[in-house]
Amino acid sequence: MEELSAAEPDMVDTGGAVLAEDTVIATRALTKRYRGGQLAVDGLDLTVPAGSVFGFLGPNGSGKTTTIRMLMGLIEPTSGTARVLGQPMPRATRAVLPHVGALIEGPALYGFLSGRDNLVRYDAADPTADPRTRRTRVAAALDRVGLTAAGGKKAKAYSLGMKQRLGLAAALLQPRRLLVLDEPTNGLDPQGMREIRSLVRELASDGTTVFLSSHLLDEIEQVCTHAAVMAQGRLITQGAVADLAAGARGRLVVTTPDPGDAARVLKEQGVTDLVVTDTGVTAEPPDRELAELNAALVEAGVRVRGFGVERASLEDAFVALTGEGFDVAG
Ligand SMILES: Nc1ncnc2c1ncn2[C@@H]1O[C@H](COP(=O)(O)OP(=O)(O)OP(=O)(O)O)[C@@H](O)[C@H]1O
Repeated sequence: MEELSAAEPDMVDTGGAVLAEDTVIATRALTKRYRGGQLAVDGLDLTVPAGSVFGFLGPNGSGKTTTIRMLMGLIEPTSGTARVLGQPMPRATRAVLPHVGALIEGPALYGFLSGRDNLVRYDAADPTADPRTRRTRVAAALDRVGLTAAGGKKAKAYSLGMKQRLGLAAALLQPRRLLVLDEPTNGLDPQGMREIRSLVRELASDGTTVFLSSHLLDEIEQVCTHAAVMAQGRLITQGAVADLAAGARGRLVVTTPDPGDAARVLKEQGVTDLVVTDTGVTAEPPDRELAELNAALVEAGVRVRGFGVERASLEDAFVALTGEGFDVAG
């Protein structure tokens, strides 16, 4: 970390902006335009608090991987700045990366080597790793990701989930202040997803900041304390997951065996954004007494089995902010 100035004991100077010491990633107007002209990341201001499990959420192509590559010093931004662990990237890449465990685009593994020997190779490639304690480190990393029993198996015999866990073990050979995981559950079956998610929670519980990208809203809601939402290279919103969801209004949900009639009555009552489902109707909650609406439905002969406003989800927040559905295809 940089020297702290005496005047601002909790702050480091970020060149214009003042950055709290407990911010692990901070970008200012970070922008990447690829050579072909594609504007992949557009003026991104990202703030990742220390100790958070930070979800970087966006549909495919929204600029997540490009941002991560800039944060890791793998590519140069076109303009703007990125600081990781208080240091400018890519300038301080060599000083910063030893404190960062990264799993980007799947781990590179030797299929013919055992999981354990793959980790030995990773560890041996780290000039700061003491060879005398290598076996202990590798065993601890395998243990951490639940691969001790499978450690002697060839990596090519591993399931995709096991390969991801082995990649995480490689990222955990050294103590890290930050873990960066690009779509860590991509391609995994539900069981594999559950394993990786619970592992992420566990890793975060000892205070490591985890920055993970995902195109899955429910994943972010299940795992993350904070999130940033990207669309088409731009930041839509960021903050604590609970606050983001609270910022969006929930949905009016009417459960009824007469959804068509219910929709008609609600429309007559001025309710908007009606969606007819198998079990009833959902809509934008109107700014008026809900009991009156319920009464209007009952008076019209609609058999109302349930009536209320459901808590907003992160998905509602996304839809409210972008005016678009969240496309999870791909
Ligand atoms: N090397 C490259 N050269 C030119 N354009 C690129 C390059 N890499 C990505 N892009 C484009 O930049 C945009 C953002 O891509 P990026 O991979 O950062 O998005 P993403 O949110 O990570 O999506 P995905 O989950 O599909 O990787 C896309 O339109 C993509 O086609």
